[in-house]
Amino acid sequence: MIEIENLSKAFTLHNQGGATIRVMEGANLSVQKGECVALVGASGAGKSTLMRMIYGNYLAEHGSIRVGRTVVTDASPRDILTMRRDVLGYVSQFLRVVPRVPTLDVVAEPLLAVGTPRDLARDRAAELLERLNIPQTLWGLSPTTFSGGEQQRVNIARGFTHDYPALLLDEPTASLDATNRAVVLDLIGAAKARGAAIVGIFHDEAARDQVCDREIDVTAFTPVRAA
Ligand SMILES: Nc1ncnc2c1ncn2[C@@H]1O[C@H](COP(=O)(O)OP(=O)(O)OP(=O)(O)O)[C@@H](O)[C@H]1O
Repeated sequence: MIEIENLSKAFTLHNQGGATIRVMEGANLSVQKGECVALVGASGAGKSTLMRMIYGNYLAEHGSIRVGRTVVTDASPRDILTMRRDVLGYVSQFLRVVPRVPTLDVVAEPLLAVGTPRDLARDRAAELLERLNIPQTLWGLSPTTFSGGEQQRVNIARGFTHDYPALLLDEPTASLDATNRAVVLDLIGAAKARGAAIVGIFHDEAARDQVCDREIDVTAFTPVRAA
């Protein structure tokens, strides 16, 4: 479902004399349907960079990334948006929303985007918010003023409303209490069971062991730096 071949990446810092930082070379990764792969490796090894490249946020220097039928490394911006709507969900660590949109609509939005009738989308959103213990009194409010943990749970609910065939998860259990952490691990397990291909960063080792089938150490793709 997700195929990465011989991927490399360098950042050019235009505002710092055009310095170039090589962060990845010869990265390969294949994630099948129903499989969860954890990206591991030291801080700065390139885990987030790889996730952002899969999502089409960062351009590749060489190599290819395919998600379903989309060749991300060759896709037009329009094709990337279609992929993000239909195929690839991304639960980032931080919630970014349009101000003043009520939480229930924030969570229902990915389903509305794929043509789900409003009532059904809102029912599914409500079900997830309830499972993630967001009090019903908050559903009509914008999540911008919510606590860090509440915002993270809204983000997770939003990432799991539509049954994306593939998912990127960036620290999905980071600031959660034990009860909500267990709910999130159940959601991940259920997504795998319905065939989602998942790539995640989990500093929570126990969570990683519970839901991930294997680990990929991205340090193996870090270019050897000249001394
Ligand atoms: N937008 C950017 N511009 C320049 N350099 C960047 C950019 N994003 C990441 N880097 C560099 O790429 C390298 C990899 O960073 P990345 O955030 O992918 O690491 P990570 O493995 O996710 O680290 P952590 O576990 O600390 O989050 C770092 O050296 C970082 O400085």
